[in-house]
Order: sequence, then C-alpha cells, then structure tokens
Amino acid sequence: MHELICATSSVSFNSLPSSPVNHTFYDTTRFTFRFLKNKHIASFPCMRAQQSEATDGSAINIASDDSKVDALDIKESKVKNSQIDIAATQGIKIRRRPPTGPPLHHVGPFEFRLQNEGNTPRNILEEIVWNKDTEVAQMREKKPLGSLKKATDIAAPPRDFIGALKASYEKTGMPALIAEVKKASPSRGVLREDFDPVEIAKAYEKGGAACLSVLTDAKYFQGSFENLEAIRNAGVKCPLLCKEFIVDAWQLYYARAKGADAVLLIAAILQDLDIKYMTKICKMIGLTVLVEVHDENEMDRVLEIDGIQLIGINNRNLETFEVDISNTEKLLEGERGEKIRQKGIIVVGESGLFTPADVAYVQEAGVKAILVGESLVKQEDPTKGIALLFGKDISA
Ligand SMILES: O=P(O)(O)OC[C@@H](O)[C@@H](O)c1c[nH]c2ccccc12
Repeated sequence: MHELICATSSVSFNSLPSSPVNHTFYDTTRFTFRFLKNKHIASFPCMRAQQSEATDGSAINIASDDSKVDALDIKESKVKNSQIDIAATQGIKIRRRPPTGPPLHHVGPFEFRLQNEGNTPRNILEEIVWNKDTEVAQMREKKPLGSLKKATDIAAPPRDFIGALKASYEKTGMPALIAEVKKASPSRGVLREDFDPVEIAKAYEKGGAACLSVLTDAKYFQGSFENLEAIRNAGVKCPLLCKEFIVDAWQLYYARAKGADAVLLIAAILQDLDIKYMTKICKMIGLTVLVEVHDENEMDRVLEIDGIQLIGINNRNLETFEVDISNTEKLLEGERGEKIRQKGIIVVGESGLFTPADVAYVQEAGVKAILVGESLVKQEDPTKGIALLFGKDISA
C-alpha cells in the first residue's frame, strides 16, 4: 500500500542506470517517503533539472553539500511562506501553486508527507491557475523572454483600447461593448459548435462593438493565441483584449507579440505588487490593462493602486460560477463609486448580461462599458445579437 523509496545521500548519478526509477520519489496512494539527506533533490528546481538530464542518460554528479543546500532550502521555504503571508493579508484565497512545502513529519531517517487535500485545487479558478503556471513554464522554455521582446518590438503598434470605449460611449450614449470571442467555458460547456473566430469577430465589429475580447486559454475555454492572431490579421479594426489568466510577466510580452492591445489582470489571483509591476510593464510595451475584481476587498485593493484606468467588475464568481449582476451595483455604491468617479476610472460590467434591461441596470449602476460573451456568441448572427442585447442598432 505505502511504498518506501530510498536513495543514498552521496549518490553519483552517473553510477546509476539512466532509468529515473532509482532517484525519483514515488507519490503513493497516501504518503510520500524519502530519505532526509536527499530532500534537496526534489526541493530545488535546478536540481530537478539536473535530475531530468540524468534520466536522459547523461552523466551528472550532485555534490552533497548539505549545509549549503539546507540554507537554500530554508530560504526557499521562507520566500514561499512570506508570499503566502502577503497574499493572506490582501485577502487572496487563491493559492498560486500547489503547496509543496516542507514535510509535515520526520520519522527516524525519513521524512514523510501526508499527500493531503492541500495539493488538490480547492476550486476551478485555483485549478486553472495551477495549470497555467505549468503551461507558461513550458512556453517560456520554447520562447525565452529575449526573443519574445524582439517579437514585441516588431509587432503592429497597439490600438487605443480606452479611446475606442470612450468614443463609442459618447456616440451611442450606451455602455461601449467589448464583445467576447468565446467558444466554451468550464461552467457552460461549448457555447457554439460552428465556431469561426474571425467570422464572429467581423460580425461583432459590424454590429457596433467598440472592442473585442478573445479567449486564449485552450484547456478550459477552447481558445487560442492563433485565434487572436487570425482576428488581428483579418483586418478587424477593433482593439483586442487578450483574455488570459496572467500569472507571469512573460505572458504580457507574448500577448503583445500576438497582436493584443489590452490584457486582463485578475485581482483574485494577483497580489498588489504583481498588479503594480505588470501594469508598469504593460505601459512600457503599449498594452492597456483591464483589472478584474469580483468583491469589495478586491475593488478596494485595486483602488489603492496608482495608474489603473480600467476596472472590470465580474458578475461571475470564478470560484463557484455563480452569476449575479447586482454585484456590479454593489461594488459601485457609496464611497467606492465616488472614488472611482474622482479618479476618472472607466468601469466595465462583466458577465451574465443578456437583455436590454440588464444593460440598462448596469449602466444605471455606473458602468461605461460592458463585456459580453455568451449571449452574443450563441446567436446565429452575432451582429443581430448585439442589436437584441441593446434593444436597438448601435452600429450606425
Ligand atoms: O459569457 P458572459 O457571461 O457574457 O461573460 C463574458 C466574460 O465576462 C467572461 O468570459 C469572463 C470574465 N472574466 C473572465 C476571466 C477569465 C475567463 C472568462 C472571463
């Protein structure tokens, strides 16, 4: 039932066969056991890299300098813990990575860790973020930041996302539309079988959308960066929002290189400092930032950050999928609404908008733009879908 895996501390990998069996750890049904002396092999990314080289058959030696490694071990765990502490003080419940912290128990020469629920995502947002972390690490390896920066430099110049929203609002007197090119979602499944992203984007533009949002997450939303690029290259003039789960600054450069004019930063998964730092990078490379909030705490955090011009209020709770459009009103009431007006921030009402009454309701609450996917993408003709949503033709 429980498996015990041992390796000696002064192991020299070139003395072992190339099979990983001898020097990897086995997560068994409930417990992971390993010799204490070797704990660093699993603990450090650099060691892990060396380990995988060994599995390729190349010869490597890992010097056993336990004191140095232990010091690093402590440092790594401290950094992790302090990040968790910061997130906690900011009220962030989403854990950015599985908590593979120090072992819980020492038994004689072994350490053992209960393979507890802590290493299982607690909700869909956490699952998405953990997957994204791995996905981004793999993409980064294929396209390091240096080459990506060059691609960013030669990308077509960014379009004015906020300018397009303002112009539309002024023209129609109604919230500017950010229409979303969305094939599927974890909560609703596939929204449209005959999904042609370019055709849908063109239909949105024709119907009077000010900007477009393009889902690029493949695993949960069946989106792609190819869709973003294809829409950009098809002559669509609306500025494009790259709808991604951004967890790493690398993704900002990637989005810009693929033709995005704006990106979404989700306050539920990013600490204040991440939002500040990423906003600075976006400014440098010409990307507009839309910061998404879902509750009062996230709104208050974001209102403390300088330079935020666009805030999206998501009516969908990404942890439970519950949608409630009164959330927009709730977050714009009283002092918060006042502060937003004073700062000249444009608020975008996001998710769950289906009817002219819904649009009127969030407009009344104070939004100057809306982000809509499902109700438009499901329409046979998305152009007509826009007129139905607004109760009139807004394309003229
Ligand atoms: O399809 P809807 O209910 O109109 O929602 C669109 C958009 O708000 C939603 O897709 C969204 C809002 N924030 C997100 C963050 C990630 C993925 C998707 C989203």
